[in-house]
Parts: sequence; C-alpha cells; structure tokens
Amino acid sequence: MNDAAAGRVLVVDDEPDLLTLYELTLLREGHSVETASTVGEALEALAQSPFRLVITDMRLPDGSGMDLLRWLEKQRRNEKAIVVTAFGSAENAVEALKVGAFDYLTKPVDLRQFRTVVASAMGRVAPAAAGAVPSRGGPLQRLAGRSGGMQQVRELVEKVARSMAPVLVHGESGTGKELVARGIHDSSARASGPFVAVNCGAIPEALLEAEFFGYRKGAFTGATEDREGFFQAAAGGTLFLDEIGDLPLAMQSKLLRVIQERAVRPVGATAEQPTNVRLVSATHKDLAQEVAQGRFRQDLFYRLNVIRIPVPPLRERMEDLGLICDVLLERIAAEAGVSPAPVLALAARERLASYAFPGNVRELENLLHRAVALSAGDEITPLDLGLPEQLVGRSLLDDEPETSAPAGTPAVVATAHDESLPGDLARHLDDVERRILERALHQHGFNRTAAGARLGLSLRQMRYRMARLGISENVAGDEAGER
Ligand SMILES: Nc1ncnc2c1ncn2[C@@H]1O[C@H](COP(=O)(O)OP(=O)(O)OP(=O)(O)O)[C@@H](O)[C@H]1O
Repeated sequence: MNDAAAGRVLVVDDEPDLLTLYELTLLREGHSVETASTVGEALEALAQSPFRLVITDMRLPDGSGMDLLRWLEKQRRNEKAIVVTAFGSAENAVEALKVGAFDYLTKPVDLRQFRTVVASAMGRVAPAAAGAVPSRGGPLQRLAGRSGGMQQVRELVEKVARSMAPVLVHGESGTGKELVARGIHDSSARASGPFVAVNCGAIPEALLEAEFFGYRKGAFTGATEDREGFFQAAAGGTLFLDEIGDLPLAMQSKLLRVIQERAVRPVGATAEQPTNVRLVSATHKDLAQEVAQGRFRQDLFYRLNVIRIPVPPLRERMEDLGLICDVLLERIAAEAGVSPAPVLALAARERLASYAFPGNVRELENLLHRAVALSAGDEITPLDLGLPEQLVGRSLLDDEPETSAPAGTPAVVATAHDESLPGDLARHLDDVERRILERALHQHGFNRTAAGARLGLSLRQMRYRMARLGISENVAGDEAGER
C-alpha cells in the first residue's frame, strides 16, 4: 500500500457549503482532507500526490465527475472514488460504477450514509487496488480452469472486487455461480466480513420479508423475539442472492427500495436501519426476457445488472475438464478421508470428455462423489462413473425391452458401427436424450420422480434436463419433498 496516500481524501465540489460540510465530517472521522472545486484543480492535486479516496460531485463547472473517474482508470491509479449524483439519476450512478467508481451517494447526502460509505471505502484495501499482483491462487483458487471463458470470469471478478458495484452472475445451473460470488467477496476489501448466501427460490413467499429484513418481537404470531434478517447478517460483507429471477414481484419492489434507500425496516419496526452490504446476485434465467414478459421489474434489473459476469456452461470449456476433475477429486477424497485421492483412468477421462454435462460442474461433482465411493482401488474406471450408457445407446431408444442388451454392455459400442456419424454431435445427443426422457416419462405416467429413478436420476436432475431440452412440465402430483 502507498503510505503517502494513507488517510488522505480529496473532495471535489463547486458548492462551497457542501465542500465545508464534507470536509468537517471527514476531519471529525480523523481523515486528512484536501478540496478542489473543479476537475482541473482536482487533477492538479492528484498529480501532486496520491490519495486513498476521491469524493467527487458529478456536475462540475469545467466537466464532470466521470472525467475524473476515467482519468483514474486510465492512469491505473489506486484511489477509490465515490461520486455524488443528483437525486433520482440512477443512470449516472450506474455509469459511474461501470467506469470503476467504488460507490455512489445521492443528493441530498445523508451524513450517516456518507460516513458509512467513506468508512467502507477507507477500509482494508483490496489486494488488486493495492497494486499487488492479481491473486492467482488465493480467493479464486477454488475456481479451477484455464479456458478463455474462465480466464475472463477471473479477470472480471478481480476487477469488480475493487468496488461496491452490484454484480449479476449469469449462467446455467451448476456452472459455479456461487463460487464466483465467493471469489468476489474473498478478493474484496470485505473479505473479513460475512458472506451470506441466500437461495431466493427456496424461501416461501410469506416469509421473504422477515427473512430478508428481520423482524421485531411480536410482529406476527410466533415472533417471540427480535431476529435479524439477511441484510443485517451480511453487514460489512456480501449478500449473495442466488436465483434472483425467482423473487416474486412484490418482494422485488421491497428489494429495490432497500437498494435505493440503503436502509431496511425489519417487520414490525418503526425505524429504518442503514445497511452496509455489497450485493451480488445470480440467475440461470434470461432476466432481460423476464423483464420483457413482465415477470421482473425493469428498474431492479437495471440496479442489479450494473456489472454482469457470464459463466459459460461446462460443455463450452471442456479443456478445463481435467483440471476441474483433479480439484474436485482432491476435495472429495479429503472430505471422505481417502488418501491419496484416486485418479481417473484414461478411459474414464475419455468417457467424461464425451459427455455433455447438462448439470455442469455440479453434475460432474456428484458423479465423482459416487465414483470415489464405488472405486475399488486408487483408480476410477469408466464403470465407476456410472454415466448413463443409454444416453447414446439403443436399449431405451428402440421399442425392444431393454434386457435385449447384455447387462453392462456399453450400448455405444453396439451403435458405433451401424449408424452413420452425426454431423452435430451435441444436437444428436440432445435428441437421443430427449427421446429417452420422453419415453421414460410416458412409461411412468408423467411422474418425474419415478421416471428419473428409472434412469438413475434425481428429481432435480430430471428437472434441469427437461428444462434444458424443452420437455413440457406436464406432470402432476410428484413434487412433495423435492427440494
Ligand atoms: N471451476 C470450478 N472449479 C472447481 N469446482 C467448481 C467449479 N465450478 C463449480 N464448482 C463446484 O461445483 C459445484 C456447483 O457450483 P455452484 O454451486 O457455485 O454452482 P451454481 O451455478 O451456483 O449452481 P446453482 O445454479 O444450481 O445454484 C460446487 O460444489 C462448486 O464448488
């Protein structure tokens, strides 16, 4: 860290009264302060010496706060920046965060909020902001993979970790979205604070408000004592809202309000409490489309989607498969107390490489869990993997009873010689898989649990396979206890 910058704040505003107010507040907090009234003066001060923090108004006589932000970014300076925007100008705030502002404040500035945001900016400096080499291991170590896609994810994580900008992580189920969110938290200045992960789709609608914002004793039947919600639990840290697309519209409005006001009101409380959380959300849905169809609030989407990190599906980064397998096997073996970790036989690796992994890394992880439990020695064979042979096989494809193939015979061998090669393997496999699922569903009266069990799949696996392949959810009565 640059010692010359320690505790130094540059405040830029052309209104003398506001400048004095900010200056006094900062001095009272023990910071040393310099002031500037124009972009030109600010650049002069920055050229003279480094600061820890720059607080700038958006509208200045000779330019805009954005000019300063762009300059800091271009010069690769370590100063964090807070911009002060006019009330209701969400666009400006979002633009500033995109250009690299640490955070923003809205006029009229609430001094309590001002102090919270400044304290958070003056806190421990993130490694990247301190000029350290971006972490190669450390916080992102668990996110294995060297493909272009993962490299891009890692770069974005390191970049966004430096600010408070809300991040939306987008990707199919099981691609590693939560791991990305943790990576952001662990690489940020909030790393020593809490990381609270919430699955928005798993909370009953009636409980959402109490779970998110907490409640006061007596607020409703059963509220026998005060309880804090996710926002309070994540104070000083990161709140990860997984499956944000599943949040009902009424709750979306409440969340938007909290983001705008930076304050929450527990159920049954009369006063609001200021919040200090960094929001990271994730979804497998196309939120823009959800907005177009009226299922997701546009203004909330705009607030959450300030920076978007797309996580590619595993099938689009199969070059990472070996590395991810190694990392997962090490972890699974360590958890199971197996040492040394078993390795994958070459044939098993090849088998995995030919599979499309509709459930992404989570499916791979489950598969390896089972394989470690089943493998007799230090090597995992293709059989231990238990990958559904019938995926590319005949037994469930044609109308013969499946016993027509000798048990354990890889059906893929039987078909390899007498079928012409498909021009688009992934699509071909999808067609095969779709037909198998449809037949199994049909045979089991459209009961997904039973059809899944027949194919060695959990209900969850059935659901995402069906969703991926566009098989209609024309199912009744098998949902109890599915989570
Ligand atoms: N690149 C990776 N390297 C190692 N492990 C990974 C990687 N990506 C994901 N995993 C592991 O795969 C599992 C699923 O990841 P995670 O829960 O982050 O996915 P997700 O996209 O949030 O899933 P969902 O959408 O179902 O919530 C986790 O156990 C995670 O540790």
